[in-house]
Amino acid sequence: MSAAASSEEAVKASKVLMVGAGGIGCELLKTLALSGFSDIHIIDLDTIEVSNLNRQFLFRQSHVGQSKAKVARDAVLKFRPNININPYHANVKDSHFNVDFFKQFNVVLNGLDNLDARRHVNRLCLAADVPLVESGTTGFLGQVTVHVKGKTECYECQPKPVPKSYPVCTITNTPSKFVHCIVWAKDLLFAKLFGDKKQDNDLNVHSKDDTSSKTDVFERSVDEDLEQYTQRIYDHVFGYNIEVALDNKETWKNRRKPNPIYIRDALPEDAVQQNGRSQDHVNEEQDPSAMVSLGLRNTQEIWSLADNSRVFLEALKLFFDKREKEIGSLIFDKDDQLAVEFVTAAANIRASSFGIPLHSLFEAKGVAGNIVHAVATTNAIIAGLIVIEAIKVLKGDYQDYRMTYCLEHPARKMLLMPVEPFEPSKSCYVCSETPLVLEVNTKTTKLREVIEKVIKGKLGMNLPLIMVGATLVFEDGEDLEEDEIANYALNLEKVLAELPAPVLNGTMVTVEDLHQELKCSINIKHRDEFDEEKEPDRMVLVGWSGPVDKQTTSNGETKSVPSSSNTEDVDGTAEDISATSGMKRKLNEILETKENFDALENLSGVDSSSAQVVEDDNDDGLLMFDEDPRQSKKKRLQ
Ligand SMILES: Nc1ncnc2c1ncn2[C@@H]1O[C@H](COP(=O)(O)OP(=O)(O)OP(=O)(O)O)[C@@H](O)[C@H]1O
Ligand SMILES: [Zn+2]
Repeated sequence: MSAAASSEEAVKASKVLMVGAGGIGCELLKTLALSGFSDIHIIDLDTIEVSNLNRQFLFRQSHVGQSKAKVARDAVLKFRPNININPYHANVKDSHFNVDFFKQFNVVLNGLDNLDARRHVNRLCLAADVPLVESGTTGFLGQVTVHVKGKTECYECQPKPVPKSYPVCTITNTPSKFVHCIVWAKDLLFAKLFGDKKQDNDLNVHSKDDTSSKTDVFERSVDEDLEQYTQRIYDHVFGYNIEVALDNKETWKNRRKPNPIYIRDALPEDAVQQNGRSQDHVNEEQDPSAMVSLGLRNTQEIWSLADNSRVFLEALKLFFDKREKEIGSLIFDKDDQLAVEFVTAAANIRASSFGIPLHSLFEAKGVAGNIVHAVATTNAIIAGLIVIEAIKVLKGDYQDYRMTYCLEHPARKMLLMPVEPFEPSKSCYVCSETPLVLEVNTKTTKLREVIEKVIKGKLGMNLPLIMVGATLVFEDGEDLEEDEIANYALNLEKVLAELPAPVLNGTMVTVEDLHQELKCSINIKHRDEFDEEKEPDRMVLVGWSGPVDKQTTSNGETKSVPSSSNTEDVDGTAEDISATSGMKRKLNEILETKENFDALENLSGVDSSSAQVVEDDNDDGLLMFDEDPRQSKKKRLQ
C-alpha cells in the first residue's frame, strides 16, 4: 500500500490475521472492528474457561467450553454485523497455516501467551514477508513491537530469556526468599511424595540413624496408620532435616540459622487429633480440599504456623485417603486445589523455619504457578497500541514505527515508553541466516540428543531436516517411506562422529524446517569436557543465547538479573524490554521504583536485590508520550 494512503483507506483495504483470542485478543478484535477493519481472520486453539471471563469480555458464562475464536467472532458481529470475521479453532503451528496461508494477509497481529507460538509466527511472517505486530502483557506491564522483514529486527533478533532456575543448594539448604520455599515444596517435596518415584529428586531420603539402609522415609509402609505417617513426614522434613542441616556449622557462619519445627511444637496434641474432624458435613462430591475440611475460607489471609501445619497434615491425608490412585504420577498443577493447599502449607512451614515472611494461599498459588494476575486495562491499552502500529504498517509509514512499552511509573507519571525499532540483527540466525556454533562431544553425543535439546528445544524447529554435506541424516514429517523412517531411527541412536556422514570438529551441519521455511547452518566444535553444573546438557550453542546475565554475589551464588529471567508462560513482557540491549540502562532507570521492581520480580520470580541498577548519568533520550500517542508528541525526560 502506498505511503500516501489515508489511514481509513489502508484499514478498509486490508486483510489481517490475529493470532490468539485471549486477554489481548478480545480487546484487539473489538478495537479492530471499531476502527474500521473489515476482513479479520482469527486463530486460537483454545476453548473458553471460567477463569477467562473476568477480562475476556467477549465471553460469557454460557460460552464456557466453546471455541474462543468462534465466540469472539459472534460477539463482535453483533455490533459490527457487516464485516468479515473468519475464525479458526486451531493451533497456529498446524501445517495448513503455511507460508502461502500467511501471504494472503497485509499484517499479522499476535496476542499470544507463549514463546514457542510467537517464534513460529515470526518465522512464517519472515518467510511470507508479512509484517508482524507482536505484543504481550503481564499485570501492569506490556509491550507492542513491530517486525518488518529487512526494516526492523525480527522477534528473535533479541535473545529470549531462558526459564528461571535456582541453584539446588539454595533450594535444599539455604532458602532466603519465599519463592525458594515454594520451589522446594513443589519441585522437591510434592514431587517426592506424589510424583514419579523414578525421577531424580534432591530431597534427602535416608534418616540419620538408618543411613546404611535403603528405606525411603517418604514411603508409607503397608500397616502404617495414616495419622502417624503424616506426622512422621512433618517431623522429618521440618524438624529432623533442619537439625541435620544445622550440623554443618560452616553454612550458618554468616547466615541466620533455621529453627527445626516438630509437630508437637506447632500444634497442641489434641489439635493434631482433632485435625480435619470439625467439618463432618463436607460434601463427598466436592474435590477433596484441606481448607474445606478445616473450615478455612479466605484464600487471601495468611495462615498462622498452626493453621499451615493443620493444612499440611490434612492435605497429605486427603491425598492418601481420596486420591491414592494418582500417587506416583502426580505433577504439580496450579489448578489442582489440594496440590496448591499442600504446597502453600509446606512452603509456609519452611518459610517459618527460615525466618521468611509467610504468604497467603492466593499469593503462594501465584508464585507456584508463575502467575501474574492479568490486568484488563493493560490488555486494552496494548490492543489499542497494536492497532496504531498496524495502521502505520499498512500505510508504510516505517519511519514512525515504534516499539512501545507500557510501564507503571508513579514518580514520573509515565505510562508509555515508545522507542524506535532496532535494525535487523546481523547475527540473528532467524532473519540473517548467520551460522551458529555448537560445542559438543561428537564422540559421545547422540544425534537424538542434538535434535531434542538443540534443534527442537533451542531453535524451536518442529519438523527438522538435517544435512551433513550432501547427506541427509535425519528428516521428520508425514510423507516418509518406511525404509527412510528405519534409517533415520538408526541414525538417531548414533553418536555424531559415527553418522553415515560423520559430524566432527569443524563439520558444518545444515538444519532446515520446511514448514517454517527456516534454514540455518551450525558449525560443530568438538569439546571433551563440560561443566556438569553450568552446562548440564553437555552442549553449548553459541550465537543462540539463553541470555542469562549473571553476576556473582558475595556468597558465591550465581543469580540472574531481571533482564534475563522469565518463565515460558509469562507473556514475554519485561524480559523483552530489557533484552533489548541498548535499552538496558534506561530500563533500569525506569525500574528504580519499588513497584516496578516488584512487578518484575513477580513476573519472573526473580531476585530483584541482585539486579544491577546502573546510575543513569547522561541524557539517554528516553521518550515519553504526553497524552495521545497518536500525536507522537515526544517529550524528553528530565
Ligand atoms: N499455538 C497457538 N495457536 C493458537 N492459539 C494459541 C496458541 N498458543 C496460545 N494461543 C492462544 O493465545 C491466547 C493467549 O491469551 P491469554 O494470554 O489471555 O491466555 P489465556 O489462556 O486466555 O488466559 P490464562 O492463561 O491467563 O488463563 C489464548 O487464548 C491461547 O489459546
Ligand atoms: Zn532476527
